[in-house]
Amino acid sequence: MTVVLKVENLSKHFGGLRAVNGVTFDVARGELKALIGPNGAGKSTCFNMLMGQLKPSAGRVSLNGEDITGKPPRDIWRRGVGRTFQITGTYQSMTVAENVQMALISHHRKIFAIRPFAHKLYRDEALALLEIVGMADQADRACAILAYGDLKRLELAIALANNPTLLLMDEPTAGMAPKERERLMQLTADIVRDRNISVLFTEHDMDVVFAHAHHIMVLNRGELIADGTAAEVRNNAQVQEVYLGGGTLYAKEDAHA
Ligand SMILES: Nc1ncnc2c1ncn2[C@@H]1O[C@H](COP(=O)(O)OP(=O)(O)OP(=O)(O)O)[C@@H](O)[C@H]1O
Repeated sequence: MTVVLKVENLSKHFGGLRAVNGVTFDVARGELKALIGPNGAGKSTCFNMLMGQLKPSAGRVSLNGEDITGKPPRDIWRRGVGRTFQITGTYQSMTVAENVQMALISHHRKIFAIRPFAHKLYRDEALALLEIVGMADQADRACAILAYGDLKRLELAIALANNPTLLLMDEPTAGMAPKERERLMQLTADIVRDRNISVLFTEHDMDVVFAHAHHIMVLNRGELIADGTAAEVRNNAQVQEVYLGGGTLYAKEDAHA
């Protein structure tokens, strides 16, 4: 197992509040790992530290063996960490392909070069990425008229334009209908497998988590209380207590038990 992301004793305190408290975990190459927990558990704070938006109070984050703790977001992004957000950040006035081309231009550091010709740059590469997410047939549509599920798939293509080794996805299926959720997560799982990248995602929909995550971590009040397979997490007494006051976390069979 090759460790891509190593998190050691990571903490973030806001005054007296321990939003994230001594969290330690790994993400391996080719792993699709979920970070779950009740509202306010510390998931976004954790993500924000991994991506450089927040400086940790203590602890260390390493990417492929290199210490990236407290580095600015751009440096972390340059090292191959991508992120998708709960709210999509596409340019509405551009077409689907142009949005991906802009991301490719930025990845190849040509952002200030020959701007008038930008619409021609990396068009084929953009179409190849859109093919992966099933959006090639919508390449020339304006983003403003896309359905929400299509926007999320476009966002995935934009994140892939940076050729990430690790992708952080913050509630990727929020606001989607169940069928669309399943489609997006299956697509994500296929990308993880085909490109051998790692994905760490937060998610409130337990169907999505238990059906697709290889491993699941549970945060509660800033502390990691479980890190294991779906079966291990489901049978963890502390997790059951947190989620359902002692009931069963998830009854259906899952894909990775
Ligand atoms: N900038 C901040 N200043 C003070 N407190 C904060 C700040 N950001 C987050 N918190 C607090 O830290 C705790 C963890 O919040 P966080 O947003 O990380 O949780 P979460 O697990 O992502 O929740 P949700 O599932 O609702 O998005 C909460 O009590 C929150 O109020």
